[in-house]
Amino acid sequence: MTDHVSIETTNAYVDFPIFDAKTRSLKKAFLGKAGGAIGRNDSDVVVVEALKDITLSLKQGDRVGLVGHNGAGKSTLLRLLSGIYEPTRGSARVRGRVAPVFDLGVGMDPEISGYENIIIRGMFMGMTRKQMLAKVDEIADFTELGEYLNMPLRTYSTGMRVRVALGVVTSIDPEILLLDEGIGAVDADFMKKARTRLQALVERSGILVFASHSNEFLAQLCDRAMWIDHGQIRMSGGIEDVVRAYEGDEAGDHVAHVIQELEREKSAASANGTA
Ligand SMILES: Nc1ncnc2c1ncn2[C@@H]1O[C@H](COP(=O)(O)OP(=O)(O)OP(=O)(O)O)[C@@H](O)[C@H]1O
Repeated sequence: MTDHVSIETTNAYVDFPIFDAKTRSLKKAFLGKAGGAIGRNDSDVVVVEALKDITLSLKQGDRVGLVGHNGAGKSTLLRLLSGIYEPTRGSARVRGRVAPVFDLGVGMDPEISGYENIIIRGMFMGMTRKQMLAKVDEIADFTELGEYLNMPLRTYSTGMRVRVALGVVTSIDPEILLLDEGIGAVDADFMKKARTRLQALVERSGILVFASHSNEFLAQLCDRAMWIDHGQIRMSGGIEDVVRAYEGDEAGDHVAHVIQELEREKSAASANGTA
């Protein structure tokens, strides 16, 4: 069971020390629109304050979308929640098997075949070789890459690689799914198919945290949102409210419309007995 799954952070900070920064131009800390604040730590080293004072608590069933400007700290937060980054100060405690889905290319080897990469990538995400062997045919079907799967990965286009990675990612059973949207490289037809699979993956997982610039995608996969601004949680709440505050009424109305449509589809599906 997944009842033990949880994420807690308390006053967590993540700083990146930049030892080769041009210090003369950095006398004063500044806050542009994009990016975390630049300051200095106790040893007078220039640091990017990517996350500041993050306190959050997530439990089984939570589906949280992260919104915010470029460099606001969304990816850093996902890495903190996955245990890839330790907090510089404060604490982060994660209970459950984490599947980080950030860089779809990580864990792939260009010199081995698509088939072999499917196995390796799955093992990288915490599956056993045996579990992956049982899934490989179904994943191969999903990618629609046919004979190419016997060829080394270096012969694939970017979109073809993304197909392999998405096939693997959507076949696993994670307790905590941390998803960074970086999956724009596939064609529209394939994306439609991938979204359906991603939705099923999200339904199987215990906790989802999803960073995305697509409000439609957020509304589809999440039921609440956090606005990350200059490394801090500026607002947390329903997706419509958070998007409205972050992007304005037009975007808020659009999200409301998308949610309504999704609910209509869901109730139509259950009336037909297909849900
Ligand atoms: N490895 C690193 N070294 C130094 N600074 C970093 C590093 N990674 C991120 N940062 C800085 O931390 C801040 C937060 O970056 P992050 O990638 O988390 O933002 P983001 O919200 O995911 O942005 P985007 O929407 O553009 O992907 C930025 O100011 C960025 O410059």
